[in-house]
Amino acid sequence: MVDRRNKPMALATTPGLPPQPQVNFSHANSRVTAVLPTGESVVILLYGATVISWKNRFGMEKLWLSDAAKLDGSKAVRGGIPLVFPVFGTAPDHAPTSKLPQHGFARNSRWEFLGKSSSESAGPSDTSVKLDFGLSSNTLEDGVKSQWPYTFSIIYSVTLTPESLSTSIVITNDGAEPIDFQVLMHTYLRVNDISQIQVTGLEDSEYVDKVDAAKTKSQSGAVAITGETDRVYTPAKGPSNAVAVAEEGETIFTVVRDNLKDVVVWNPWTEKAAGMGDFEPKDGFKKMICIEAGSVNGWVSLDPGDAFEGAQTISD
Ligand SMILES: O=P(O)(O)OC[C@H]1O[C@@H](O)[C@H](O)[C@@H](O)[C@@H]1O
Repeated sequence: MVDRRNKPMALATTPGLPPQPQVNFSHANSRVTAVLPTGESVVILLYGATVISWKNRFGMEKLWLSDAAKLDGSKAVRGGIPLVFPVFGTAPDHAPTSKLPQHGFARNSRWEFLGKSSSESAGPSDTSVKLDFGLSSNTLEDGVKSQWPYTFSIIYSVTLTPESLSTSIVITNDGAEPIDFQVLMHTYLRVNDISQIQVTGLEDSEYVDKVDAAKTKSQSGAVAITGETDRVYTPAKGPSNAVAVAEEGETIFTVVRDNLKDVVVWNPWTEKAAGMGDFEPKDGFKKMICIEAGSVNGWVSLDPGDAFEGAQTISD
């Protein structure tokens, strides 16, 4: 059954009582946590600036996080929203990124927390919070700098509203030579039963099928997951700019992209999940689907002084 308790309601206010509390916020133990007055919450690890939890006001988790995910900075987090930058997968033939590990270094680097800002337009019932994180060539570990010696700065913002979670990135080339990169928000969405999932919004796209010799194929109709799935929809196109995930016919997530042309759809299924030491429980693939917004086919080339901006907004 789809849990239908996921739609926001107006915050109850009682005349005569003190004003509703503001955003409840903590920055400790290498993580940042924010809870809205309406009850929605988000948790971000400084390691990778990885969003590891997004809950609705009833405490229902919206993201999938492996029970064996490493949250101590020893390995990229298996679940939540790891950030892929500056390479998607590996690119042995692309000299500037050829030395980097799978999915680059952003998800393995410690980010700086830059601060928070909250806003409300119609009172506490629509308070939102934006949390900003920074990574730059100045703060990168030396080992990484030697693998990717560019001068850059990134601001990554996580915005929680009662209705949505947005992640947005601004990448600036602060150096004197062009920078080529790929970027991806590797979002693990939590579902109840993968066999009941349909993904729409990709109907007009071609995709690279990574589990079938990287053949280019055309999508027809909705995407259903019936086995290992690893597809790069590029450019991702559909009737609207939204990718919708429906379970038993009811939309449970909508992902809207801004300046992120590609969408990766990934589910490891039985064997791949069995082979990942940090994927638990092993049948957890039935409870997740990755819908990853990014720019990963080809390279974004950023001239000195230029900045790239991209974002996704996930609504439930
Ligand atoms: O195991 P990792 O490095 O987190 O990658 C997980 C998956 O990430 C997806 O984005 C890729 O398309 C897959 O090919 C890959 O297996």
